[in-house]
Amino acid sequence: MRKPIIAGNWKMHKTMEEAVDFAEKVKGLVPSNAQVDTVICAPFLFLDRLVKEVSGYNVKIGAQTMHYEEKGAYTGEVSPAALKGIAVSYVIIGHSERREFYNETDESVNKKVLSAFRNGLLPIVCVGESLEQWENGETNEHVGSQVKKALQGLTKEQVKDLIIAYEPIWAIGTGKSSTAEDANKVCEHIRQVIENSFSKEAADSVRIQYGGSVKPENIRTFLSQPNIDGALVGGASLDPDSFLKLLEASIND
Ligand SMILES: O=C(CO)COP(=O)(O)O
Repeated sequence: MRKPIIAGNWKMHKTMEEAVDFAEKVKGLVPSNAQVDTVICAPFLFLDRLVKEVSGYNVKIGAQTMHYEEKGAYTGEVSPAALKGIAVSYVIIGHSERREFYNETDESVNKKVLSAFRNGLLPIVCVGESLEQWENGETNEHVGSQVKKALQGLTKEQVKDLIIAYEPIWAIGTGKSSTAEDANKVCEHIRQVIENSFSKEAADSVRIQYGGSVKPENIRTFLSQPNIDGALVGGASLDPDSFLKLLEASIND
């Protein structure tokens, strides 16, 4: 049985004050760690403060990207060592917005995934197809290729631990989510790709989230699917009440 994992991706939202206010409101009300893994992926600036704020509660903090080198002359970047140094637990890698606006490629995604493990961070690896690919029936081929390339060079044990987020690009921030059945089929395909590339055990253990217009009202339909183990949530993770509702729904599955 895979434990559900609900992660909020705040993207470029909130000020420090708003971030701390959110953490204060939410931390004491999240379900137990035996029931669900809870993650908040916030802008870099808030991470140190948030880690301290939620210490001792069932909330882990994640970054939204990172560089793959441990250090170096990369102006404006943040290293995995710096994230680990402030006790960040997770890092989103290869979000479609990073791929679209910041030239993230399958190659850089792979370097970052390997680097996350070298540095003791758990990657949430994002994959997903465009509307055009979806309409042309190319989803499985595209997503399968992204998964294979992202995970190249990992051990079976590492694959068991990581998180994959399947986010159809056309469903992100549009209010138009994939149907749970369609999303489940793609997640099943992802598991098959992992079984072929690694092992059946890795495919059975890896947790796959769905992302794209997930809301408290629809999250149960996704989580009730056999191959979907959680959600990566943008807009609906910003409000404390809404985030708590997502968590509650995940344990009532
Ligand atoms: O991109 C997403 C999470 O990473 C999804 O965003 P929305 O939940 O706002 O559609």
